[in-house]
Amino acid sequence: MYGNPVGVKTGSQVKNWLYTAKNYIEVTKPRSVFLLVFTALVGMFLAAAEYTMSMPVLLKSLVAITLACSGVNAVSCYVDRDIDAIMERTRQRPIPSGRIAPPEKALVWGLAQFLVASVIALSLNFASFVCIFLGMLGYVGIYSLWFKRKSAWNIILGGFSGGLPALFGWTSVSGKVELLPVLISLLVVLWIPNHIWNLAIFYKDDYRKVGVPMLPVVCNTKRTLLYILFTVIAMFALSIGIYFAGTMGTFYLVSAIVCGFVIAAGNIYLFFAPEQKKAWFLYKLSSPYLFLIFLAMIIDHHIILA
Ligand code: HEM
Ligand SMILES: CC(C)=CCC/C(C)=C/CC/C(C)=C/COP(=O)(O)OP(=O)(O)O
Repeated sequence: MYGNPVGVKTGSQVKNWLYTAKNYIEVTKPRSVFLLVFTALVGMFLAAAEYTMSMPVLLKSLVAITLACSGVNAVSCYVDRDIDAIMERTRQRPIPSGRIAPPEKALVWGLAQFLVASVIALSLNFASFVCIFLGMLGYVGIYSLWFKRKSAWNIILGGFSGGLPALFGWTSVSGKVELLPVLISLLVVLWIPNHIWNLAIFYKDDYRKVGVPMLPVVCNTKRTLLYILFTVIAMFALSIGIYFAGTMGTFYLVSAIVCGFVIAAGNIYLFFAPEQKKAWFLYKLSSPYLFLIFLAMIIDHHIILA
């Protein structure tokens, strides 16, 4: 009569449960999922300006892309568990720190999410299913398992998966692939080198220690910064090209010019005055850039042009 009634959790059980939940969320790399899902949401809203988007489609698409991205991230944490245990930046992650043990639990967790995402995507339309499937193939298959430990061009080859959530957003509403979503997906692909190579300049020694040939490990910082600059200029040009491709208005154009100018100026400055700390700052600036330019697309389409 005085014991703990069946089904009623004690304080420490609740604490344990929250701790486990926190670890299983952490292994999905939530910050990257947030940005990826946001690009998908923008894809959906851009398509909604031309096609009908019902509330069930919006909700199903959001659930599918969130589960797909978090699932593939958990699988990648499983694949990379050996090097994550050695790198300073990653050794506290749930698998290497032993908070998820055995590591296969993270693999099952990731695959289960991906499976549910695939079923939901298939119920939307075939093109959306293909986007999610290619996302897994590109990130885990081509990037993590194949090229990450072999080639300095790993992120270019694997990076295409980073653009797929935006394309998924569009296809989930329209059912087909068209020029505008392909261009905004390419914008994400061209953004990746400035996101990751600047970070890799900062963590060069970490990557070298585990034999991952990120570009700054295999060639000098100046040359890496030159390649980053090329991709940033291409990304800037593409962001303007998206305006000329047709449906964006002046608000988008001005935002693309201002944001593009800031990120290009930062990378030009870094090229002429290379320093690891500044590269870290530009890595940190990369996510707000992508967020703001995608936000400008929605504002342009649904608030200003509406
Ligand atoms: C091949 C492609 C990519 C690679 C190699 C890559 C790599 C990384 C790495 C190493 C980190 C640091 C993680 C940490 O905190 O330990 C990171 C953080 C992050 N990534 Fe990526 N990433 C890629 C693509 C993307 C894409 C496509 C997005 C979203 C559109 C994205 C969004 C983020 C965000 C939001 C963070 C956290 C940023 C912060 O802490 O300020 N990444 N990424
Ligand atoms: C449609 C679909 C499912 C697309 C997948 C998109 C996706 C999840 C891209 C992930 C990009 C990413 C965060 C890479 C981390 O690289 P890393 O493994 O080198 O990072 P790390 O060193 O921090 O582990």
